[in-house]
Amino acid sequence: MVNSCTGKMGHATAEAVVRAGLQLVPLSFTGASEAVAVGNVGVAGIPVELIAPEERQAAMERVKAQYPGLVLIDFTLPSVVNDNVEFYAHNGVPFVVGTTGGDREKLLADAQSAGCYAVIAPQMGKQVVAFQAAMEILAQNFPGAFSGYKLEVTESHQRQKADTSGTAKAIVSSFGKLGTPIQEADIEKVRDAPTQMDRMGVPEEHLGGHAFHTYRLTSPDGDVEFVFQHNVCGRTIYAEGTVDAALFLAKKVSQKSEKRIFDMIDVLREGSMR
Ligand SMILES: NC(=O)C1=CN([C@@H]2O[C@H](COP(=O)(O)OP(=O)(O)OC[C@H]3O[C@@H](n4cnc5c(N)ncnc54)[C@H](OP(=O)(O)O)[C@@H]3O)[C@@H](O)[C@H]2O)C=CC1
Ligand SMILES: O=C(O)C1=N[C@H](C(=O)O)C[C@H](O)C1
Repeated sequence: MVNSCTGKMGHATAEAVVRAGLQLVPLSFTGASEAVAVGNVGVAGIPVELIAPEERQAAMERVKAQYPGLVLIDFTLPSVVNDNVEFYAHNGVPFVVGTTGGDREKLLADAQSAGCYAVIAPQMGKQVVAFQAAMEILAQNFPGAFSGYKLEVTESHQRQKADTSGTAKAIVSSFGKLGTPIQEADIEKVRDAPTQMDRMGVPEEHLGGHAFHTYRLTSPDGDVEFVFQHNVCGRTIYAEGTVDAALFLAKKVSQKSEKRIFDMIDVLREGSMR
């Protein structure tokens, strides 16, 4: 079940669920505005009923009864992700959260204290997850290797993205261990089209859906520079990775795994990404 199929990521993920030959639950929680305005949304020809927040408990009971192998997927908004996770946890359902932002500590604590199975990660794209893992391995093995260097981070996303990239925040945390700590506020957020096209090289057709990240490390004397970059156009890479996460989680539930909370590095490590 994908919440919310009205959003850009939710819709792309629901399509990937269908492409993978899985059963898409034809219901989707959404924000009040969409549910009032539209009764359903089409996903690969399947009409998916939109459920407003005040209807979601009744709908959840229906879904739990009808779909025993249920895995929920959340791509909503930073402003509602904590409330959604509390709700999933309260209902004891396994869930994948790709939504960024919100209070991450609380989100994790709520999932943990309810004993839920969950995959929670700001980045679902296999190769970007591998890069994220590589930076963390570097940090664990060579702490302080870049001490004294200056770190500059720039991320560009579609204009509507309100929060700072969750991926950039995760990778900045590894850079901190490598000796170049910076704050979230130091991450440059680019959201305007001229800068995105002229400076970042975002193709015009992807202004509405892209994620370009650059991490630049410069030595104190300016003689040495490292630049790491991952530039993604569109949403397929995340949608496919999310399906991998849902399948991984279903397996963990059926195995009655003792470990219940996972991130995408766990999914990648187990060889569960196609
Ligand atoms: N982990 C990853 O790999 C990736 C994560 N993301 C993250 O996913 C999130 C969504 O991004 P995107 O799809 O671009 O955003 P959109 O704005 O396109 O979609 C957000 C959706 O959430 C819906 N919504 C709002 N309130 C609720 C609610 N209470 N319950 C259920 N649904 C609700 C909105 O519906 P309405 O219009 O009615 O308000 C809207 O359809 C962001 O946090 C983004 O950073 C994005 C890409 C990859
Ligand atoms: O909102 C997006 O689009 C994305 N959000 C995630 C993030 O904040 O890191 C992943 C990717 O950057 C796309």
